[in-house]
Amino acid sequence: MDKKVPESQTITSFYLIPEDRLPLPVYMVGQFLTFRLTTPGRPKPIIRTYSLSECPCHAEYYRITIKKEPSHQDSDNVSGSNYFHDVVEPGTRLQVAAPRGDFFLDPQKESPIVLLSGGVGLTPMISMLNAVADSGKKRPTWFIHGTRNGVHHAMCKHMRQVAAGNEDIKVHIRYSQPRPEDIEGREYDSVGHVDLDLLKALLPGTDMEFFLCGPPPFMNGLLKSLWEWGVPETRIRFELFGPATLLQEGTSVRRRKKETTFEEKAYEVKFSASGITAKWDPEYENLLEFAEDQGVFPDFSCRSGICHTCQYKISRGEVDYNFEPLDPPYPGQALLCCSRPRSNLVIDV
Ligand SMILES: NC(=O)C1=CN([C@@H]2O[C@H](COP(=O)(O)OP(=O)(O)OC[C@H]3O[C@@H](n4cnc5c(N)ncnc54)[C@H](OP(=O)(O)O)[C@@H]3O)[C@@H](O)[C@H]2O)C=CC1
Repeated sequence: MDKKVPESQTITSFYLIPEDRLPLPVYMVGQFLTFRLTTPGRPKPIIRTYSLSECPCHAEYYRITIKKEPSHQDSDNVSGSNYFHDVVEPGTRLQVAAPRGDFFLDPQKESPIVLLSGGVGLTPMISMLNAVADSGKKRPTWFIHGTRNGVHHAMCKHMRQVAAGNEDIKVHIRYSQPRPEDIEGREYDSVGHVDLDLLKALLPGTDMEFFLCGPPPFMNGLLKSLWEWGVPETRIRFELFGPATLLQEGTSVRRRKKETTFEEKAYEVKFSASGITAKWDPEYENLLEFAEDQGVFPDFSCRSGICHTCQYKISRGEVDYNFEPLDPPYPGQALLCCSRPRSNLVIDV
């Protein structure tokens, strides 16, 4: 780690440079890094993912931006954030895998986009905002950010500067609980939650691509609103990072495969512990999404082949992987979030 830069009272950016000084792998804006953290007092390393918060125009470093969470000794969910804030200092060596993730945008396109972020969910959105600004394209862009107040608001000046320097980029900041010292028109533009009424007031219509990242209530509220407003699922992209809280019914935007790349049969998939058997439908992206639609709810977290939360025993049959998991599963087990059947299957879930 090269340097630490506070972005608000609760959020800090960490700049990472490669120890060997060789060029860093390039990334798509919106992708994340995966860290293997060895924390004091824990026998096993913990795996954490953080979105890259800068655009790839700065090829010499990676930047991630993390909120310091309240300390709960018994919760794995917060130890990664506390580790970065309390233990990581300039010079600390970190183990990190190359950028990955399928939440990204192409900054070379010119079609209109809306970047919606809540709280620390701003990290991939800032990366996207910077890339659009850096591209020199005249791309209609709305960056709409909801946060509590000036205590939590990271990169306020930066957001304003980007908007001031590009007439095609509009920035709107909404505070849910402004303090007396937060000035409307300077730190924030309106009060409340980012909601459908705000989107209708700011946007010329729905004919644009929407990118979302925020805490679960923010995501649930806005995914439902966009759906009610008639935005097609194909134009909504969202990132769910951290230990996933299941999105509410009716807000889940499934990423279906349009075409299969290899011949797949209607294999029979038996979820043995649930007593449910169903014919595999090759339209599904992976076994996790298929299971959920059959009423089987395996544990999951990252949904990206990283955390191994959705690793289950395969009693019979074989799977293929859509992409290589970060670490292979144990023999006889499979990661449901990134695999598909290669034969009839019996899964112990
Ligand atoms: N995509 C993901 O999976 C993400 C997960 N997270 C997780 O969520 C946790 C909280 O993130 P944090 O940055 O602290 O967020 P905050 O709790 O500070 O919330 C951010 C903003 O969203 C507002 N908000 C709350 N409910 C809604 C809603 N229904 N619709 C619109 N806006 C709403 C909050 O308002 P109010 O003041 O009323 O609470 C606040 O202004 C993090 O600890 C992180 O683990 C965070 C970002 C992304």
